[in-house]
Amino acid sequence: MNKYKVVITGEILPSALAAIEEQCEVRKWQKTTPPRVEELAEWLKDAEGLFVTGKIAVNEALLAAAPKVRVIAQSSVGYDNIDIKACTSRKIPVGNTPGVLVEATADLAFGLLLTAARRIHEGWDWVRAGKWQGEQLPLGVDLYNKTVGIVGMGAIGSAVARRAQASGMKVIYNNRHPRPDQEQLKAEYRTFSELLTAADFIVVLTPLTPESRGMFGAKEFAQMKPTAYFINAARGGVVDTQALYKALSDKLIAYAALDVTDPEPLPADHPLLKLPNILVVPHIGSATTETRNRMAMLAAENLLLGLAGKPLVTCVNSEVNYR
Ligand SMILES: NC(=O)C1=CN([C@@H]2O[C@H](COP(=O)(O)OP(=O)(O)OC[C@H]3O[C@@H](n4cnc5c(N)ncnc54)[C@H](OP(=O)(O)O)[C@@H]3O)[C@@H](O)[C@H]2O)C=CC1
Ligand SMILES: O=CC(=O)O
Repeated sequence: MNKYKVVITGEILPSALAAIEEQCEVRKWQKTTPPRVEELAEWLKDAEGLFVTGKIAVNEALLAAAPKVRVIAQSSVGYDNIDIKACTSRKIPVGNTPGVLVEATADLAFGLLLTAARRIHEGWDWVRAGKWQGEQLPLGVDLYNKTVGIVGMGAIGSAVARRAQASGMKVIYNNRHPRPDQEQLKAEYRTFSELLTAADFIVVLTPLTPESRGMFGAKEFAQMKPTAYFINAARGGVVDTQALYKALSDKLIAYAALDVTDPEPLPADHPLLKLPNILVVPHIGSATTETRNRMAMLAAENLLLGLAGKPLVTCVNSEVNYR
């Protein structure tokens, strides 16, 4: 049997790689830094399928170098790194991994909120520094009876809402449109501006789009309560990093907890990391063994279906999900 030619440009779990290798001849980028198009040009020339991660830009230049590609599979739900219009115009279906990472990412987003509010990470640093006896760790704040404002009340946002409600919090949210099931969610819709002024905790879970890019800037931080906690588990690009730095250093808001940053990764000497009122983790929203396995297997399934000319299980550009 002739094997499909596939290029893999990022990390992939062994289980998914094995499933792909049964049917495909695989060329895998081994370096930890993402490749440039020129570096891959020779491989892309013959590739029929592409398995990518969010770290690589799938743009006109890359697609032009890969004229035989007929499916792109990515092991993440967000696909802001991919020029979907360019893929659609070439009739290339793009697979992502919605659903399977919802609970893990919600755990991490709510975990950031709780850790920041209760200073858990600072307490651990304190203990390790031998300060337990002597100095007083700054007090945290309650979650109970506080209001959490979720910007991007989709699959993950709703899962965060459930966790917040279990902690006795009131939930308000903003989407571009109110949800028809908001009564069931026990969450009240607010305009973006109303949410910014009313929330004690703001959790961001929107996709990164031209509309949401930079939606949290100086004006938005100025509208928040000086006691507000800002949690971003969406994409770094929804926030103006300079404005966040200023809001935290000028104490316009109390605290930030970030799973995602712009730039990403943040250089170790970045000014944001020198602030006392911030917690940053390295984009680990979906990083559990079970979840990453489900994501990798779904992405592998999408890749193999696309290569066989069948519709993908989860496809971003459904208008070309046929053959
Ligand atoms: N940190 C991590 O590791 C992870 C991060 N993510 C990020 O989380 C995002 C959300 O994932 P998921 O919940 O599965 O996606 P969903 O599509 O289920 O939810 C996204 C929500 O955002 C809302 N939304 C879209 N644009 C805007 C906007 N401009 N302003 C306000 N709300 C908006 C949508 O509602 P409406 O259309 O009505 O506006 C929708 O309810 C992903 O796109 C990804 O970027 C996801 C997984 C892991
Ligand atoms: O950031 C992760 C994703 O799945 O999107």
